[in-house]
Amino acid sequence: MTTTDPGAVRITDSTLRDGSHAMAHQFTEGQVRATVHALDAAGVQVIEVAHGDGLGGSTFNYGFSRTDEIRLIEAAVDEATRARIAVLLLPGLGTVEDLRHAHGVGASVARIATHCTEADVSVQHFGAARELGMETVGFLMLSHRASPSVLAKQARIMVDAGAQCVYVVDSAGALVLGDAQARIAALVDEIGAEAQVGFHGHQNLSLGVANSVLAYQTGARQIDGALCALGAGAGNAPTEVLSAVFERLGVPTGVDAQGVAAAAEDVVKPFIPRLPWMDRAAIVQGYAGVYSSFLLHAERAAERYGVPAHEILERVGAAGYVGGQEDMIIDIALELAEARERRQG
Ligand SMILES: CC[C@H](O)CC(=O)C(=O)O
Ligand SMILES: [Mn+2]
Repeated sequence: MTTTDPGAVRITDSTLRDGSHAMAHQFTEGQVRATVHALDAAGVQVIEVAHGDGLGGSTFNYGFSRTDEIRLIEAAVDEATRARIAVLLLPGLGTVEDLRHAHGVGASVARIATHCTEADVSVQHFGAARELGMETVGFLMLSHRASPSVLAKQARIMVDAGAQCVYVVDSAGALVLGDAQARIAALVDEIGAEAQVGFHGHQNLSLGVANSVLAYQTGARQIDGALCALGAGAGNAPTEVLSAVFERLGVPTGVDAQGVAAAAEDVVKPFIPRLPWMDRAAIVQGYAGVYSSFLLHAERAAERYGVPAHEILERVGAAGYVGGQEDMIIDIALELAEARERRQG
């Protein structure tokens, strides 16, 4: 694949970042090295590595990392021969200093993520990333919560600040086919002359791959996946499935689909404690538009207070919580537990 091919799609693999949610942020250096080695050998061009909530995410609220993310990024850079290592940063959680630190150990793609209506908080981070000479990608999270035209205006803010690609991020796996397509179309229309458009799908309603294909057909040229779907909620669009599907469609990706399938089966599957799946709680996330990364938080609260995780997530959806409000999941679980006690007298 040549990068100048206008029909080519670039797959970014997020196993080692979005997958961090599903692993409760417990990645080891060995797992990171083995995964990067396999993805790099298969020709995946960009591999994202960080705490699930991005640089600086290792905290009480989001969950502590087993291994310092800078060490993991450094290991990934060391292991990659061709692939570029990307990091995610949520302004307010991660700082420009964190970005400099990641760049210092070799990360070369900065993905700056904001809530879908708050792109303005990313402006200085794009500026800093460009000054560092990093490739820049904007992430509009919970994209189902903004109309296509609102989302396009937010993408414009990111591009004006220095983003070279802006993603429609279906954080809740809530976009159903045409919903994803309309948002991609609006972004292509608004920023397509200056920047690329990307799509990041989750599997809560089992549409991550279908939405990714539609996104490509509507003009997106960067698509995210994760090996074995390892990601928050029911996981991400599986990189191995995306690779196979794009190959069947004759869309150049530059990756060896068999190599990616082997990376999933032989490297990642053996270390995953629990494969992401569309269970009741995850389906509720897609249906009610709940941040996928809330799944494990809701499950822990469910276990602790004896209330069903899917009921907690329904309430979270109704309340419209966004990333950063993880601690409020506990309040909801407590309310449900108290209501149950009142009912039982
Ligand atoms: C907390 C960051 C989040 O996991 C980013 C992402 O992958 C998404 O919103 O889907
Ligand atoms: Mn995600």
